[in-house]
Amino acid sequence: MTAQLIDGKAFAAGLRARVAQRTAALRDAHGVVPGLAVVLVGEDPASQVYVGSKEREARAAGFHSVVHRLPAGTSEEALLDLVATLNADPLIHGILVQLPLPAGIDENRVLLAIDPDKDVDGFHPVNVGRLALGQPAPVPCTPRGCLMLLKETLGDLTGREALVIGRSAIVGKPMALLLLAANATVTIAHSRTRDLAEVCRRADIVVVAVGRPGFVPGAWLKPGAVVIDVGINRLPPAPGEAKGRLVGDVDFDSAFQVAGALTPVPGGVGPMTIACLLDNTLEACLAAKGLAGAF
Ligand SMILES: NC(=O)C1=CN([C@@H]2O[C@H](COP(=O)(O)OP(=O)(O)OC[C@H]3O[C@@H](n4cnc5c(N)ncnc54)[C@H](OP(=O)(O)O)[C@@H]3O)[C@@H](O)[C@H]2O)C=CC1
Ligand SMILES: Nc1nc(=O)c2c([nH]1)NC[C@@H]1CN(c3ccc(C(=O)N[C@@H](CCC(=O)O)C(=O)O)cc3)C=[N+]21
Repeated sequence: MTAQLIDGKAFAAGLRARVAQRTAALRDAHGVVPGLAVVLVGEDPASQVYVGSKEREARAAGFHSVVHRLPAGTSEEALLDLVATLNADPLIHGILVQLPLPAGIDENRVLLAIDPDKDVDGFHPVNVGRLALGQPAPVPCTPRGCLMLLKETLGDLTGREALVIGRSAIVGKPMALLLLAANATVTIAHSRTRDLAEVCRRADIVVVAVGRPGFVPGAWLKPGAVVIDVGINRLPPAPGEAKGRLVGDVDFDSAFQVAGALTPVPGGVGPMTIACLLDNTLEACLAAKGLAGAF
């Protein structure tokens, strides 16, 4: 038996279609259009790709979408000024500052400057705190997308042994909090974890966010485990290729033989991240207009 493929691309398309429908209903009833501003500092080629697809999909959902591309040498003050302008802009309901920022810009200071009500990434410390306390908050897009795929695949997660590999503020930590809130029994592994293969063997659910191509082999997995591969790694181009292939943090071929279900890369978590960003932006817009729950 090989693994079921978890089709994040199809699930994300459905989520985007629902956002587009709700957006059209909101516009028709109230003349309100959700506005998303994405800020990209520097020319990181991978970030350019994500920003391009965010803008395209926001427009396709019927949003007002603006991208601010700033040169790599932009000062922290100039970036903070732009954030302040976006905070004050009544047509903008969601602000996303693409990470990582160039060296020399204090990421924490920038995240702290974003109005928590417009923080559609869920990275502002106030929203991180709300998530940790179990209070309503915008949930970081990537872990939120992973949780949706897990619930779609497994239904109720109560009592399941879940392992999150990686403890970053944008993926690993919020992922663990969401799994905990869903009543899973959660382990967080990182670069200092001893005998990761042994820890992995116990898990019914494995979410991998490490940033190393093919890091988790099938041999580490419990047979039947549900595996969510967050990694986005570009391999060096093979001879004759213009650019290298995208691969995840899971060794797909060996994991496919052992796992019960598995997300592919591309076409797994990545599209869910963008769909959740649109949903978070629509929710932020509804909340700003006092219409939460109405659409
Ligand atoms: N699909 C999507 O939408 C998204 C994909 N990504 C991708 O997900 C991956 C992870 O991203 P991100 O969380 O930002 O990465 P970070 O580099 O911030 O974090 C990586 C984590 O992996 C851990 N780690 C590194 N080496 C090992 C090891 N040998 N054994 C166990 N743990 C290890 C680190 O541990 P320690 O803390 O001890 O250093 C750290 O906690 C990347 O490939 C990124 O491109 C990211 C965001 C969105
Ligand atoms: N403030 C901030 N918020 C983020 O959410 C954020 C960020 N910074 N910095 C970078 C990471 C990475 N990220 C991805 C989004 C979509 C895909 C995606 O759509 N991937 C496609 C393939 C895309 C391709 O072909 O290159 C897929 O996996 O199928 C991937 C990665 C969001 N991030």
